[in-house]
Amino acid sequence: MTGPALSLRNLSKRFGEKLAVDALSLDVPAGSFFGVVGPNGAGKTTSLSMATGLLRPDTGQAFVLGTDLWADPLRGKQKLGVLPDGVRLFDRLSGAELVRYSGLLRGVGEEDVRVRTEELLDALDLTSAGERLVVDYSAGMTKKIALACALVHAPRLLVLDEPFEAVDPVSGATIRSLLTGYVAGGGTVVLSSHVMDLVERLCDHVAIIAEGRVLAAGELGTVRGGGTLEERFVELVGGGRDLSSGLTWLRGRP
Ligand SMILES: Nc1ncnc2c1ncn2[C@@H]1O[C@H](COP(=O)(O)OP(=O)(O)OP(=O)(O)O)[C@@H](O)[C@H]1O
Repeated sequence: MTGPALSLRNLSKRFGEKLAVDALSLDVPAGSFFGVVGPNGAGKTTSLSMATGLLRPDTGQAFVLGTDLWADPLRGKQKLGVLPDGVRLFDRLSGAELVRYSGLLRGVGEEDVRVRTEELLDALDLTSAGERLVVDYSAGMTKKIALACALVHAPRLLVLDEPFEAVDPVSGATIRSLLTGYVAGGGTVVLSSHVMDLVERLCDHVAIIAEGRVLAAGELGTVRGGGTLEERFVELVGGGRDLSSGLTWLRGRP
């Protein structure tokens, strides 16, 4: 595989008056750890949803390891592991059942699914919760079981929408090490996050997105320039607002 692992071409999506994604193009090199950052409402989730077959674009194409995803969704999705935003799972299954069915649905054989499910639950510290229904999981546990479902068929491309949100620090470290090992083995990870520090530590490539467009993308060092990612982000997207003279009612009576 020499081309990009994920290639987005002129993706657009409109919700009523709101142009959420505006002719967005992006190439994610194979074998990279790629971070997508941007302010709230920038269009990250909408773009990643269109890139993974969850939301049909108004225009444009998404190529997953060379397959035009919307032209051949079955083939494209087989190569992909996805952790969607606000995960909706079949939560009346137990955690172990959910991972097992995800594997079987993606064509993994019975015995491999059994072993992988056991190993994933163990790695993500969910073994003792494996027989409990997912509906009873905490937010962080739900995120972890969804990640296990995204991994069980050993895809070569992982697209993860805010994988560290709601996850405790120990589990966060486990997920980081799992993903780093996955990339070291030749896999490609695309993740969105609001935590600049985390993106800087983990990712070797980054895209800064705002108002549905890519403002900067490429190798982390190049996008950052001489400063930190946060400085570059603020420079491109605009700084926070000065509220020193507003919201006076919040500060109590003189
Ligand atoms: N289903 C929808 N219906 C209407 N508007 C939507 C829908 N989904 C997203 N939007 C709008 O599209 C824009 C982009 O939203 P999106 O969720 O992609 O942003 P985001 O970058 O992921 O934001 P955040 O960082 O807050 O998660 C926002 O203005 C949002 O209100």
